[in-house]
Amino acid sequence: MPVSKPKILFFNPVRHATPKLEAVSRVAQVEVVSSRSREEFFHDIQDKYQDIKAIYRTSASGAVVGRFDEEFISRLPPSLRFICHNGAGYDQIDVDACKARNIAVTYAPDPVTNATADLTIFLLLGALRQLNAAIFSVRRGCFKSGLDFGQDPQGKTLGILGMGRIGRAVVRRALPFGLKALYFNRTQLSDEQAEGATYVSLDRLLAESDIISIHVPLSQTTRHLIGAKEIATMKPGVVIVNTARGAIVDESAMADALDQGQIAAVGLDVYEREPLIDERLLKNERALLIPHLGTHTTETLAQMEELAMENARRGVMGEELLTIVPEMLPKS
Ligand SMILES: O=CC(=O)O
Repeated sequence: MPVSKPKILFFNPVRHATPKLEAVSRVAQVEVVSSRSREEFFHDIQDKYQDIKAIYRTSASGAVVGRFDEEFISRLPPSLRFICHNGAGYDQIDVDACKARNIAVTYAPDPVTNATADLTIFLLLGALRQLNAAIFSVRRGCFKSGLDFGQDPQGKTLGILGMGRIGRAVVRRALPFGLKALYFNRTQLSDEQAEGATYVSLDRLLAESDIISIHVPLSQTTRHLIGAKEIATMKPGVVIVNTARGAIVDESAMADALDQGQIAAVGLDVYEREPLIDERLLKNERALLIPHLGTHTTETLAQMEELAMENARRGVMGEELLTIVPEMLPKS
């Protein structure tokens, strides 16, 4: 009897790395989730998906089934051994619940770095130059009449909150614009890794930065790391850029401070309750807002898809996983 191929369940279709999908399909049985709700998925998992070995998911998977929380993980079949996330931020997955069920979780950190850092610089310069108001003005037929003046980056202090791959890539891009960089991170980095940025306490970073750019992952510890109290300690006229996760900042407190002028401008790619955005941010022309586009390029998405699929392929073939999430790595 022919041995059946191991099953990989795709929560989202692969749109870019199709040659890789074809290669994976040769060694695994590949199926895309058709359930349209969490309840329907819980039903389908007992029936048509009952023997899946790996899940491939993206940040869009939550739109149908919600978070991969403890309840969700507990409903997955015993055959399930791998959850392969296509993205750097895996806050939608309860890693502890996966650990308890002996399910390995992988993520895709490296492919997202350049695209996210590029977009951070776009938002940083755009917010400094008040480009949102300018874009609206030109379309309203007012050209530049009545527009506020922007600010130059030269000589300003950029505070990087979180110096992982993306934070460091932002520093590399920011220094040629004449910005001075400070950073706060759980641990101080070597000079080489710090890329020319100076390590400071969180309090100092908040008090001394003209621009604050957020690059920490979302976790219990970082949720609302920046709230009204922290904003009050920032320089009046500070600019905030966020391409990490919306919930790291208390969005309502940020909207208040923007309306009151304590914050001069924000450049945001991420929001606390995506796709919802605080009304006050939507109305404020000093808010340069884009819809979670950090990695939204053909090349980057293809690389993310490839890495997530390669992890799934390796998992089901019994090979070593490439990028297991740090919490699951053996402690050194
Ligand atoms: O938001 C994008 C990612 O986490 O990769």
